[in-house]
Amino acid sequence: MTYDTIIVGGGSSGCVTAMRLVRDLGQHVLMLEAGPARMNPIMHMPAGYMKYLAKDTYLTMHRMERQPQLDGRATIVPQGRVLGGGSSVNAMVYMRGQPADYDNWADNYGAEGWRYADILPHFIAMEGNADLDTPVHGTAGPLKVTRPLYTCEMTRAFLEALPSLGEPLNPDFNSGRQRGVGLMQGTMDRVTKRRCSAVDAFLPLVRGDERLTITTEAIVTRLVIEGNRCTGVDYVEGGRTQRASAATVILAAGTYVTPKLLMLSGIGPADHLLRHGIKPRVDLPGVGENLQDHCEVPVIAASNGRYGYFGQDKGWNMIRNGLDYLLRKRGPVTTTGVEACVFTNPDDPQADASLKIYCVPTVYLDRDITDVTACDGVTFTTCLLRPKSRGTVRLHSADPLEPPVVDGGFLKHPEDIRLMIAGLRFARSFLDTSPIKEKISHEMLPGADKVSDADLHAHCKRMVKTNYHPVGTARMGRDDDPMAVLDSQLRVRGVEGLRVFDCSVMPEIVSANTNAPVMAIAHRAVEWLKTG
Ligand SMILES: Cc1cc2nc3c(=O)[nH]c(=O)nc-3n(C[C@H](O)[C@H](O)[C@H](O)COP(=O)(O)OP(=O)(O)OC[C@H]3O[C@@H](n4cnc5c(N)ncnc54)[C@H](O)[C@@H]3O)c2cc1C
Repeated sequence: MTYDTIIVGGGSSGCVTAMRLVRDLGQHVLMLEAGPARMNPIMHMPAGYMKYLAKDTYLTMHRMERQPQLDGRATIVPQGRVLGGGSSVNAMVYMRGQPADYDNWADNYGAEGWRYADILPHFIAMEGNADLDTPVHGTAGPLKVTRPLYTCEMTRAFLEALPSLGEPLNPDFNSGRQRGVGLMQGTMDRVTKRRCSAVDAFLPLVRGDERLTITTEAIVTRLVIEGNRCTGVDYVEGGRTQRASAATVILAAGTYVTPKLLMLSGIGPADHLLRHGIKPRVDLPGVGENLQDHCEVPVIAASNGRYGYFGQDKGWNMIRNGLDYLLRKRGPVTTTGVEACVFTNPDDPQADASLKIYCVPTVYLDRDITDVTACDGVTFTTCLLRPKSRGTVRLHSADPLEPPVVDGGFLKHPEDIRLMIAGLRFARSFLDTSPIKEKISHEMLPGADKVSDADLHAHCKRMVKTNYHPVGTARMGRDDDPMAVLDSQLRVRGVEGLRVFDCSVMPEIVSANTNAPVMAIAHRAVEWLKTG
């Protein structure tokens, strides 16, 4: 069968795109997703994803190159691999970013149609906010958003402490002004107390519609290109290679896989393709370049009592909390465990934020850090909002089933190191501020004796990790920009009938967690398919 559109990847951007194409444009759509359709019921519980962050059940762990600037360390690189993609496995933070993020795309990359004023209506149209009913919020949309359904004592201490350090309370980080401290909104259903992934939000709107075919556990291996037109894809399902055809193919496989599929299909830097024996069809040097991510580094302290979530998922605590959730829909299982943050700028108290510091009320580290003993405590993790470092995604080989090679590039740029160290110093000052101070037993990391720039830089190299927001590897840009892979309407240059709608389209990373922005991008980009 020939479809109007094939969507490669059923993640955050894929699900919203599928819904819009079928419901609003009346198209016949095939969405191919590598992961399974169903998740363990625990993943629908707000706290459930934490259990699965340490496993590979619903994650693809990509391959990171050893990073010379991190003394050879290779940090971990996860991506959601299940229907809903990142939106099914993530921490559910609902954040849009700063208006300047989007205006920058238009002003500095010629991305017409991507100003904040252009994308704001799409955030609003998707949003079903249970708490905030202001002109910049939607209350009737399918994507359920709510403030945290539970807060622990450490979170409340954080909210009380930060104003005395000059950070005002901000009741709505999505109002257009991020500065200050506050609770983060989340993509959760306030009534059912369940995760609201892109699957939960958008697919019910087209449930039972015969025009939408979703095939899961189907791995797309390459694009079919005839002349200068993309006419379909090859994919492997149940060990068999199959071909599907369509007038348009939309790549929504995420920042690591979308450039891989382009390169496997002969679209990318010609010299790199030739090295892997792939005949270049379109020499697009920007494919796989410009990788950006919000990297983060923690300050960790042990507490003198139980104010957070350490041990709440074990033994009797787990049984009590589980029953509280199942029987009364309340308690710690209704939280993601990350309830509050501060957006700050250590260089200018009046300027837009350059850092986000999360309050994680437990000892929180990536799975590659194994020499720190978890205990009751708190992690203040400092995250660069607009890193200057760049990385790449490259082919490991011409075998489509091999993962790509990711060079994350974290902290390559000296300015990123300077800003991260300034953020660590600010985060450390929280430990001396009431009422956090009274709850702290001692600083664990970097350690109270680690005070010089050199000490803190060494700590960064050992601890820096992803905040899980990779973007930029097939970015849009103006016609005369040789590194632009896409035009402003997200069409791949030099190939007819091929578009990209996922996080890889962003020219620069937004100052926000990327789930809501990428869904708004896809929601907005469908508009251009109306006109062809
Ligand atoms: C652990 C984690 C926590 C996060 N926390 C947050 C958060 O709290 N808030 C927030 O806003 N953002 C968060 N993010 C980031 C956010 O979820 C992602 O930016 C977003 O989901 C990316 O959407 P996407 O459509 O670009 O790609 P994805 O959602 O990754 O979708 C791509 C899909 O394509 C599929 N796929 C890949 N290769 C193929 C192939 N060859 N063939 C077919 N299908 C394929 C994948 O399985 C996946 O389902 C988190 C991400 C992770 C991984």
